[in-house]
Amino acid sequence: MKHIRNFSIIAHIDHGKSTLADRFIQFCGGLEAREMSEQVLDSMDIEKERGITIKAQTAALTYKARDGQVYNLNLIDTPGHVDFSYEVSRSLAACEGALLVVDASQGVEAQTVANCYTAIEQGVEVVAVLNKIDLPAAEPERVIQEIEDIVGIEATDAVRASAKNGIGIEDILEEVVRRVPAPVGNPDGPLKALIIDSWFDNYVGVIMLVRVVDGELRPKDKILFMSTKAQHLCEQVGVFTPKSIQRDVLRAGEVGFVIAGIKELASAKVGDTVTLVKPAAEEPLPGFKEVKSQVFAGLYPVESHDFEALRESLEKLQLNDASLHFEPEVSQALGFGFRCGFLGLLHLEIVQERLEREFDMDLITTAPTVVYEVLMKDGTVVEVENPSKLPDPGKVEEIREPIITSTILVPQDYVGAVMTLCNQKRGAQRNMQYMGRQVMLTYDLPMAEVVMDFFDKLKSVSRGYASLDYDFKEFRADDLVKLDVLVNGERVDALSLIVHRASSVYRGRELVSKMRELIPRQMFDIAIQAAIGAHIIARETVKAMRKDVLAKCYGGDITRKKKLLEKQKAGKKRMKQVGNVEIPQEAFLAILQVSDK
Ligand SMILES: Nc1nc2c(ncn2[C@@H]2O[C@H](COP(=O)(O)OP(=O)(O)OP(=O)(O)O)[C@@H](O)[C@H]2O)c(=O)[nH]1
Repeated sequence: MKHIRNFSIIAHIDHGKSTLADRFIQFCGGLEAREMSEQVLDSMDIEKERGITIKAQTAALTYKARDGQVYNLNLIDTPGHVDFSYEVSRSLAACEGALLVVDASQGVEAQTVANCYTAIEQGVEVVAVLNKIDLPAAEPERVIQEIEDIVGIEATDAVRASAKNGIGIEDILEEVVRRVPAPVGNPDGPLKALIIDSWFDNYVGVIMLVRVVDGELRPKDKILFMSTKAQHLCEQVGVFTPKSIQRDVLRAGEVGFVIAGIKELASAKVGDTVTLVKPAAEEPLPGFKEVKSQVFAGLYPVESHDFEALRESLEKLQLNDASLHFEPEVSQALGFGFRCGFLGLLHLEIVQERLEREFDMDLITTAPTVVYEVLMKDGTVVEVENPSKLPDPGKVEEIREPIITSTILVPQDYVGAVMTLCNQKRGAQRNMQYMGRQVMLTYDLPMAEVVMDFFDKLKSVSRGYASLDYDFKEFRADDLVKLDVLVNGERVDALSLIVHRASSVYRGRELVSKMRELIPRQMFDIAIQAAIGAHIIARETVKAMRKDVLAKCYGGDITRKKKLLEKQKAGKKRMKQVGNVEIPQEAFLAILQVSDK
């Protein structure tokens, strides 16, 4: 174990994590030069060559250090986005060290800070690296100061590197050997292995990436999952270099893959502990938790006969995404569809895009919502993940909404604008700390406000400089009401939402006026109303189409007219007939476009 180093790379998106990882692999000879495609670890072709699929950027590297010794360096991937912070914490729990890679022309970003704090909390040694030193805009001194101020680690001697030009690569590996501690663990104890990641492969079933903490694991061993008590027969173990290489054994301190004929991803939960049936470990490794969906939305096929196809597509996606949840749901307006649970908005977008691109589904997506806890007058508590299912207000004692604690890092110039935004979103400031040229703001915010459009707004008020990280804090009661939308007098369940009473009238007005713009004229007048209970708070009308509209606008110019009609035809696919009115997809998401007071 003395010669093992387990480490991961913490970097903000685009700061050069993948490029650097590729350099390490190249330097350590994991792949021949001809096998290095643009970015090896993401490449599908290479996956084919390896035989089994590799999801994470994980590589067991052999490095001959300047001290003449040969080291086994395990690079463990960490996902980059806020939605996946639990996975990040599990990857870090499997490491003794982490490289904090910072773009020397950009500086430190909130996401990286959050991950660094997670690493430091877990007792992981954080080693700073300045990347992109080749850029003329690089300001290493300023960025070093920033790292020291914000992250609070020594960075004066940080390696100055260029992953792109291959500068400083060996120096970084030397730092890993020198500063990252070797793993400790009991090689003779009962097996304890942490599942860092798991994914589904069509040929061999579930592949787990594990860090063996104690003991050892061999093919033919009977393994036991400590959270579910499920037992399986270990079929194969090995490492990724990043090619998959079978091994006879994985020992304490090592990182590698395990294949055990498991068919369902849900059986191999990230963070769970794998032990042997005999002898079994007594206690699991700390830190396991079930990940819960944070954001919900309804997904409906535009054509109702595509319902089964949508189910199949969702099932296929779920094979490789245990955090995607879905249940059939019926909407009066949209027909049969699914209520889906996601880790966050990005996750929702990824799923939606994959369904559309890879599975060729035409979908109507309802506005994302969070889950509410409703305390009923009879003392029971129900969870509501679809606003239209909110119980009758007469029976409700209180509605509680999820509150998150968010950490926002922003340059001083934009602090005022960000604070204004947080206040508009019903935020409560918890802390404000000056760190060099940046300010770290901590706010408690209702998650419902954040899932709407907070991230985009934050970026726009800070010209892209602010970055955000968040954690769930608690459910808290507030004065929340259900806002319904009626189209020609009919309540459209898929358009209901839960809002704060103080902003309900304003939101209702904005929403119907936005919808008036988005719903195309039809042969008759369309009334769009917003209501709270029986009380109508806003109304707009989409006037009936006059027969000669087309002729007037495009009189004579037949090609333009054709184009317009074609466009309408293409647009049609994403319309949903509700009663006798056609409503386009955008109208279902209109609430996302309603600006704040
Ligand atoms: N000039 C310069 N560009 C670099 C360097 N390292 C990476 N890049 C470029 O920066 C961009 C982002 O690099 P990636 O390695 O994909 O960054 P990443 O952090 O892995 O990004 P994600 O995969 O999106 O999280 C690419 O266009 C790289 O070519 C460097 O040292 N110098």
